[in-house]
This record gives sequence, C-alpha cells and structure tokens, in this order.
Amino acid sequence: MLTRIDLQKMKQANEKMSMITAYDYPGAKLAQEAGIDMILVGDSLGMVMLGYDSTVQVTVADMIHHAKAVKRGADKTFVVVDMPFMSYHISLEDSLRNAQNIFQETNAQAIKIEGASPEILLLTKRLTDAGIPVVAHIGLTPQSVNVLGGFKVQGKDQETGVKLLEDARNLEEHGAIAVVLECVPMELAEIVTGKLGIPTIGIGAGPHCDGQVLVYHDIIQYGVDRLPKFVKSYADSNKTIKQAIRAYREDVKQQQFPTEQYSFKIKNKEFLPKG
Ligand SMILES: Nc1nc(=O)c2c([nH]1)NC[C@@H]1CN(c3ccc(C(=O)N[C@@H](CCC(=O)O)C(=O)O)cc3)CN21
Ligand SMILES: CC(C)C(=O)C(=O)O
Ligand SMILES: [Mg+2]
Repeated sequence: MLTRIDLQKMKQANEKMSMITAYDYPGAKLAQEAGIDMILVGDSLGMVMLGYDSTVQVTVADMIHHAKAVKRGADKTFVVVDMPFMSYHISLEDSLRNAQNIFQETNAQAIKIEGASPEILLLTKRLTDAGIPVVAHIGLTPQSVNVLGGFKVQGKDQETGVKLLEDARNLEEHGAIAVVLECVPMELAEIVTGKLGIPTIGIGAGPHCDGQVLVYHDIIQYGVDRLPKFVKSYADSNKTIKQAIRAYREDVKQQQFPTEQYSFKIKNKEFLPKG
C-alpha cells in the first residue's frame, strides 16, 4: 500500500500517479488487479451509479456504503473518500464528526474535501492534527455547481489564476497531502504543480500534474453517453454489455438457452413426482 511519503517521493522522482474512481466491490477489485496507484470513492457516484444530475444529492450514508464495498475489493490500495455536499460546512464540530465516521467506518486512507475557504483551511488542519489525511480539491468543485453556474473550466483569467495558486499553497500549508485540480488550463496547473511540495492530481488539468484521476465509468464508457472533453475512453463497455445482454435475450426467445449443458439432471427418474 502506498503512503503519503510515497506520494511525496513519486512527485520528486516525477513518477506519475494513476488514480481512478471506484464505487463498488467489483470495480475496486479490477482497479487493484490492474495496478492502479490510488482509488477515489468520488461523490460522482451520485451521477454515474445513482443517476442524479449532480453530486449535490449524495449523503454521508451513501459514501460510507460505497466506500466499504470499495475497500473490500481493494484492501491493498490507497483509497480516498469524498466528503459529500454540506457534510463539512455546518460547523467545525459536525464536519469533524462526519469525517470521523467516514474514516473509521470505511477504513480508507484519506478523505477529500472541496474548496479553500478559511473554514476549509481550518478543517484541513484540524483533521490532519487528528490523524485524518486530507486531499484537497480546487478549480471546478462540482458540489458548488449551482453557485458556479455549470461544470465550467476555472482559473481562465489572471485574478482567478492567482487565487487558485494561493488556495493551493494555503491548503499545503494547512496539511493537505495532495491537491486535486479539476478543469483548469494546463499552463496554470503546470505552475501550481511546480510551486507546491505536495502532489497535484489533475482531471482536465493537463499533462504537467503529478498524477491523473478520471471517473471509472468514463474510462470504460459504462452507462455514460456523453464524455467531457478531458476524458480519454479506453473501452466501450456500453457496446460490449449491450451485445451480451441482447445475445442472452435472443437465446432465451429462440430457446437456445438453457441447453442440457446448463441444466441439472436427476439420476433416478423414480424419484420424480408422478402426475
Ligand atoms: N461521469 C462523470 N465524469 C466526471 O469527470 C465528473 C462527473 N461525472 N461528475 C462530477 C464531476 C463533474 N465533472 C464535469 C462534468 C462535465 C464537464 C464538462 O462538460 N465540461 C465541458 C467544458 C466546459 C467549459 O468549456 O467551460 C467540456 O466540454 O468538457 C466537466 C466536468 C467532472 N466530474
Ligand atoms: C472527479 C473527481 C476528482 C471527484 O471528485 C469525483 O469523482 O467525485
Ligand atoms: Mg467528487
């Protein structure tokens, strides 16, 4: 299992970190077997697993339910769990308690929170002090989609670019072990990556980040119809799975399945009920 020290060393050696989301036991198991460095139990599960149109409806209970399944499938992989919408904004005390529940119940290696406000910085420090490693997340922060006005690229002008770098530095200073940069111009991500001691993990943030993360269902095109520009697709599961289900359906209709090969037989027909 990787540790935060390994992440640091990988950054220094310019060895890129691969991260993928996962939300369930089989998904996590395959990711671990494929040798992925880190798994994120993202609140994107609300969209790709549960069919919501944003991550806003996801709850702490949802995150724990899915993260426990992930950890069972990937017991030897560094797992990060998203804290969901509003579970770390009501009060510092509530935020710490929610983080505690997520961390203790799931056996994850770190939690992830969006933003860099003074409250988030303080929470990052308090969690770190308490022994819960924090991954930060800035740029496009999907839990704020209704404030941002859509899933849009962030940090495109001078003011927001300077702010993004300042946010990243503050998060590092308050103890974050890594920072996710979502949907920012690649040139800006390169500068932030160069200025930070902790690794950056990009999604739609170009090639200069220390690591990359993508959503599982996007990479294998599983149940998603439209891919964001920054996603490279590596398999067409929609096609493969639909082909398999259609073939099964056809076999049933045509009485091609089940044949004897897929059936059980009785040795002594005497035992069969008369009738
Ligand atoms: N399936 C999935 N993949 C993701 O990467 C993802 C989720 N869901 N849900 C949570 C967030 C939301 N994310 C998104 C979703 C859409 C765009 C998008 O469509 N962006 C536009 C760019 C818009 C602009 O130019 O400002 C694009 O064309 O890629 C970006 C990030 C990333 N995360
Ligand atoms: C897109 C990644 C970074 C995320 O937060 C998620 O999958 O929820
Ligand atoms: Mg998320």
